[in-house]
Amino acid sequence: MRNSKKEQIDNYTAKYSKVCIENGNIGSTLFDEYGVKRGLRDKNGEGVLAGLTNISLIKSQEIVDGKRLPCEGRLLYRGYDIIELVKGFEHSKRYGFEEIAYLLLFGSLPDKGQLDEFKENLSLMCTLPTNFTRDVIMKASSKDIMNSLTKSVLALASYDKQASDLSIENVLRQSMSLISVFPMLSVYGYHAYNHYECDDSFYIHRPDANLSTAENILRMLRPDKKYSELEARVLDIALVLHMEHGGGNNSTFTTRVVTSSGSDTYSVIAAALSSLKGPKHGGANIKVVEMMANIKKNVKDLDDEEAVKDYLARMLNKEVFDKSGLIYGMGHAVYSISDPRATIFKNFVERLAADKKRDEDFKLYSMIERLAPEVIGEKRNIYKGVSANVDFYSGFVYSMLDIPLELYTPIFAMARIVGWSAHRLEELINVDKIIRPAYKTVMTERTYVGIDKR
Ligand SMILES: CC(=O)SCCNC(=O)CCNC(=O)[C@H](O)C(C)(C)COP(=O)(O)OP(=O)(O)OC[C@H]1O[C@@H](n2cnc3c(N)ncnc32)[C@H](O)[C@@H]1OP(=O)(O)O
Ligand SMILES: O=C([O-])CC(=O)C(=O)O
Repeated sequence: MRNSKKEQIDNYTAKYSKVCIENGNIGSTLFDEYGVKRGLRDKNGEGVLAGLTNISLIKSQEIVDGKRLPCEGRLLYRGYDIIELVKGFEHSKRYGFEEIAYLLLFGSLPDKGQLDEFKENLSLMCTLPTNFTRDVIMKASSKDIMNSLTKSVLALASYDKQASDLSIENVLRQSMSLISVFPMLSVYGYHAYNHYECDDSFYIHRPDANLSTAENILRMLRPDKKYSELEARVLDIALVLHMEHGGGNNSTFTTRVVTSSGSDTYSVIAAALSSLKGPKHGGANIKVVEMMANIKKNVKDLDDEEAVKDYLARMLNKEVFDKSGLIYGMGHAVYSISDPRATIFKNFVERLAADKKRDEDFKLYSMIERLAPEVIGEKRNIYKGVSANVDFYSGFVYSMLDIPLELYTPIFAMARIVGWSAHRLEELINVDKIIRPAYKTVMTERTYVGIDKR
């Protein structure tokens, strides 16, 4: 675009953004007056009840002596505590992603035969249409791999003759197929970006049907296809921890909402991806790592707790870093005292950091984890407590696995697609009603005025 054109458009949008804000503003007292729960949540984190689910349970409060009190967070998949599930496959040195995907999709833990059959079918589906990599993934490559992934998912619909068939059998086939190809779509999307935008070599490694999802991600990513067992196991646990989080989280609720309109699997999952990439949701894992780099660059003495605290306070005042006023990786819509996934992660992170000689970084993460809730507590209205969430340590883990920043949120998506699929199936099986909440109208009616009289 010529400079003068760009300037004209910039001036117009600068001027009219002020008009949007002025005319779009709804007095903040009205929300309380009409009892509108912002974010569809009470101040204690309890959500407005929007549905029923049998897929997972998130616990952040308990009743003690008749009083509802915040408690350590718990997460159960299909009735099993996430801590027990991780221990179960970790102790017997199995990869967990496929087993837990079976649990979430079908509602019970698989026996060995069922697991093998499930894995075999996922492998059969781990293939892209002819020339898809060339015709879709490599075209208009972008640093934003979430957008690239969304584009690929929507494009896959044109190769599926039954794209809009909503039978459970067909939706299950589409869901398993997307679970299977998400790593390929994301990693190849990254390679295309790395080649065309960063001038690096381009290579495509095919997944190996005998390997787990975590191993295949690393195999496809690395030029020499090599990875250590520790690396693959840590990534596998990260995937399991990100797979599912109830019906109300932003991307799963999006899945439910779009499913309820009768839309097809590809469109529903594209919408869920668009939600997940937001920095207040799954996109936080990229932001955490950028934020930590920013702190390291700008705080001279990282052993000086007061200086770190002061910088965090400036972040909350929108003076530094991305000026959003957020400390990323902290806080959660539901959890208060702790997010169990952050706690599990921390144990692995400490070991991995020692192994990768990143103890100094680990020290800084631990310090921020301790200081940030204090600083947020001083500057914001805290009703239920703020603590580190799942994404506080995940980006740090991926950086220690030499996974490029651009793939952090797509890795979240490779895991959460399982939860979205389970919720889409649950919505289709149980609810045949379009989701349509109400918005209280606060406008006043006006008399139309012709253009020459305005
Ligand atoms: C996988 C996931 O999606 S996990 C979440 C990942 N997101 C992040 O890490 C981004 C940073 N965190 C946040 O933005 C928020 O904590 C959210 C969006 C996750 C939850 O926000 P809320 O539901 O508003 O949480 P909560 O009700 O506990 O917040 C209480 C107050 O603390 C503020 N707060 C909460 N977390 C943060 C934070 N990390 N940084 C700054 N302020 C925060 C809220 O804005 C709110 O302030 P206000 O009422 O004065 O406006
Ligand atoms: O539940 C939420 O609001 C956010 C989410 O998806 C998660 O924590 O995994």
